[in-house]
Amino acid sequence: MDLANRTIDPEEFFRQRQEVLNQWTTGKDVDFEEAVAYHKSLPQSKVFGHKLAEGKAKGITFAQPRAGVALLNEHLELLRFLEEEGEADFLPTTIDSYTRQNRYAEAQTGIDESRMVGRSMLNGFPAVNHGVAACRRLIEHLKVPVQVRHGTPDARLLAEITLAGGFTAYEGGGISYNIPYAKEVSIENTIKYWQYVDRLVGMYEEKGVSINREPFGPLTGTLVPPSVSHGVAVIEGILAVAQGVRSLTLGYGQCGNLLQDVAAIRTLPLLAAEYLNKLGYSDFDITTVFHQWMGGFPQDEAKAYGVISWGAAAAALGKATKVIVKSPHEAFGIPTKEANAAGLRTTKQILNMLKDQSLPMTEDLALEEKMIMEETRAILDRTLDLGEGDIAVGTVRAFQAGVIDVPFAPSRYNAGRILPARDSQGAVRILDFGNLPFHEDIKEFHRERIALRGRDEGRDPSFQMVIDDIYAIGKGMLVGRPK
Ligand SMILES: CCC[C@H]1O[C@@H](n2cnc3c(N)ncnc32)[C@H](O)[C@@H]1O
Repeated sequence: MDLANRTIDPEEFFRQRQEVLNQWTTGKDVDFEEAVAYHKSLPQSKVFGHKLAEGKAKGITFAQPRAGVALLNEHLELLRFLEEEGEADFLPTTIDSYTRQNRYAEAQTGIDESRMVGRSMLNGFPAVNHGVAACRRLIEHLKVPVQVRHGTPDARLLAEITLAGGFTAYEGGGISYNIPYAKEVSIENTIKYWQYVDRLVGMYEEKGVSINREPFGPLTGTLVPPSVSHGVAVIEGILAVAQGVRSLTLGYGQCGNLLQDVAAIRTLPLLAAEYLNKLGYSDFDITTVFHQWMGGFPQDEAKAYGVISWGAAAAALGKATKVIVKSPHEAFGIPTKEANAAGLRTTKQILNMLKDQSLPMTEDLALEEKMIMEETRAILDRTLDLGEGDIAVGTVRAFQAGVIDVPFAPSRYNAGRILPARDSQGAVRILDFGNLPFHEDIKEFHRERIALRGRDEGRDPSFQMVIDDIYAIGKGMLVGRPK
């Protein structure tokens, strides 16, 4: 395995770069030095990492939607609406599925069809096809910083074009945009693709240009135990900082039990700093992002606003730097701009009402934090052992061994042996541990709480609980109680 967690050799990087920039015609418009100068012409107010650092210092939780449509003018109109009517603190550009699969010819067809029929025929903005100048038009006509949000295993060309185009933040990672998004792409390959992306960001940073990087925290977004998503987030953070990334936002997808979610948001930056320092890194700034519930949503819009509000409340009480906002159309698909803006305003109302409040440290909260710290350390330590100290090699081997195992992931590189289920308070526990490297007393903690739920419900813990939990929120509950 010629994989290693070390800065990519410049010769290798530039060899790859020639290949990457030739993957689509718009690659020829990328000129790194010119792009650096363009970034330096942007006001600080448009620099994502700068605003995040300010928010972290003030203890503010910012709100950011997802949004993307096929054509440039309509996408700009959408983002301006979310900025004005939605009061978005940060803006996205959600990229379409063809681009995510490097299928630029089909993205082009989608653009042509959208022009013909007068509405978006793509589920996002095809930034590679639109190119550098089009990206810059977006950045120049928006007030707040803009981030590229997608789900791309090989995101090298998309990074080259959007970063040259003035975007100052880029989501994703070699694990988090593989395991939940691909079936057949090896983890070794996607870690290498994302080492390229992070090296490119490192090159911008070395020129004094801040580009924020945000691994995709929620993974499959369905009952992912905090220690599993934290393990992946910390690993991607280490891989990014190793290539020169400095502005790092680590994420977590809401599970639904308040104490567990607050504990998750509070422990994530601590674990990241602990392992980054342990591995000898010091030049980084960590912020956090909390994703409102990523699983099935109620169709009823009033209930959907309830789920959105609960996610906003957990983000505020956990003091996350940023919360990613859902809309009341979540159960149906891509929201209208009005619904997207409404989800934002609901979130902002909760954030404003809770910004001067905090959750007291209680025994239960401390226990949740302790469990997440111990479990995540167990995963990370075993991963480092498997890699004989190299976190990249260790990650590939950890997935092979099921030491890192993400529930409900499509990737054939994921063992898929663990089974999560909620306990009676709705916290996500583990029913089947697969090969997670947890010692007995951690396993006992999970078994006990699931057994208590079984007693409350008069049924033995089983896979049925998992199924009931997957549908619960869509049916207006949190815990999937039997009929
Ligand atoms: C992590 C991806 C799933 C979430 O991402 C939203 N999503 C996807 N594509 C778009 C888009 N083009 N505009 C607004 N939201 C979008 C989905 O609704 C879901 O919540």
